[in-house]
Amino acid sequence: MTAFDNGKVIDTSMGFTPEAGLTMSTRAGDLDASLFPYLMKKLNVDADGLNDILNEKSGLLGISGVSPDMRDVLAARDTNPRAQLAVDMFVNRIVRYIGSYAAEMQGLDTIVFTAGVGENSAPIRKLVCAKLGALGVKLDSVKNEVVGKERIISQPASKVKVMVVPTNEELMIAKDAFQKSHLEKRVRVALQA
Ligand SMILES: Nc1ncnc2c1ncn2[C@@H]1O[C@H](COP(=O)(O)OP(=O)(O)O)[C@@H](O)[C@H]1O
Ligand SMILES: CC(=O)OP(=O)(O)O
Ligand SMILES: [Mg+2]
Repeated sequence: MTAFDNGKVIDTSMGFTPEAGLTMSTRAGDLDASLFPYLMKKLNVDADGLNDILNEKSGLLGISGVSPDMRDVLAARDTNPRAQLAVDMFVNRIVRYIGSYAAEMQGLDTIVFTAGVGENSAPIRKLVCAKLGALGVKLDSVKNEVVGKERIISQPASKVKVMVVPTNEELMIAKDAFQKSHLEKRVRVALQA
């Protein structure tokens, strides 16, 4: 999750690696650092083994035991308490980050849902927004049914605007890498020549 103030990034839930912050498909998200030596001893794994568990086998997959895909976890939750727990933990972590960023920025204008789950999962957006009433969030449940299209999904009376904005991470990464590699300049010079 990223906090923006006047178009400038002021905080992000990721850290040294994407393992920090939110619960992901196979990543645990924030953990008590004392868990690392405890797990290494308990599971008899070395640093690489632990890294593999925390990045590849945790998160939605590890908690639910069902799948790393939110669609499968949501479908399983009625009959599988671990799938329900995975959804609850996923939502709880998002709500906690939104709350802390709202405090850090002394207010909140807009919440943007994006990427795989944010763009596509109306049930997750509904569960998150249902916990944000105290911040002045009022979701429009009909508008929330949108999938993968840019749209405002809050009610007009909502103090905080809620939006879905599709992203294209791969294109953004390619553009940034292109710019930073000075290739862009070289291509321009070549075109002028
Ligand atoms: N309709 C949907 N409902 C819920 N989750 C979805 C839906 N479509 C995609 N996803 C989730 O989005 C994930 C992929 O999102 P993405 O942002 O590309 O994730 P990653 O960064 O892990 O590659 C899928 O694994 C799936 O869990
Ligand atoms: C942070 C992130 O989206 O990582 P990945 O695409 O590897 O899951
Ligand atoms: Mg990703």
